[in-house]
Amino acid sequence: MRFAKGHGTENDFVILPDPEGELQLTKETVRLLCDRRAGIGGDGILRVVRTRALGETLAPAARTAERPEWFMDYRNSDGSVAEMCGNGVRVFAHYLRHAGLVEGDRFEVGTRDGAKGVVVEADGDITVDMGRVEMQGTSSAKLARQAVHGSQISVGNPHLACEVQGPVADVDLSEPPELDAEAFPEGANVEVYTEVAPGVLEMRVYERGSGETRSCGTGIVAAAAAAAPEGEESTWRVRVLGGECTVYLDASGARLRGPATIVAEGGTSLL
Ligand SMILES: N[C@@H](CCC[C@H](N)C(=O)O)C(=O)O
Repeated sequence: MRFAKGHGTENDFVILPDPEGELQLTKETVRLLCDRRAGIGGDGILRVVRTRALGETLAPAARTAERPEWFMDYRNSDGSVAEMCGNGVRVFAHYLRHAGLVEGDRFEVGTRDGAKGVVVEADGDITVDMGRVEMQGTSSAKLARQAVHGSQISVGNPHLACEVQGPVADVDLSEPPELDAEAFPEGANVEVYTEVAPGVLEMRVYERGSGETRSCGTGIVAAAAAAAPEGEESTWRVRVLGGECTVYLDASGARLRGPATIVAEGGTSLL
């Protein structure tokens, strides 16, 4: 089975080209592929499948009238399914062009959270129209050594974005956050951020289904939305362990701009 490996600000993915939807991807297989010692290694999997090959197995939200040709079937490294992955869409879009599966620098990618428009910028960065960001009030969580409070936000997938005092490097993210199960029945990704200059955030993230990662695109959008004054257009640079992305917020939602890289291609006997 052929695969590629890519990352967006070091949020890394195993990419599996499966145009006709023939692959039976079990939780165990996903875990093995993402294992950094016994497998290829990654924070998640991006299965590249033709939308028409998925038929009615798609979540209703992904069954848009105008279906994009390609669907990003995203899985976390623990084998769970997530609605959206912001860095994943950029890497997926880059892969489609790299593999000659799309032409042009504007197209759409299907996700469980619906179709996402992408633009390939002149410098190779990719901008994703992330759509609506839903502010859902506030909630709290317990990290290994501290209680945090923040904004409950949906970017297609669930987030708790918490502003912290002091450097984010000091926050202990070694254990899964304890969340309010009523607020987050499906779990959540937890971001800690601090504004280090006007319009500039530093952020770390503990991802649902993957643990601490070096970047999370939907988390970057959630942190920017939490930091932004409500109802105003704003632009945010968000620094994460693996690099930096830019978020543009306006009344229609959020756009996320950042890099995407393919680092390897090969064959695996794990499938
Ligand atoms: N890394 C992703 C988010 C992946 C899904 C997330 N772990 C979840 O379960 O919701 C991103 O770049 O957005």
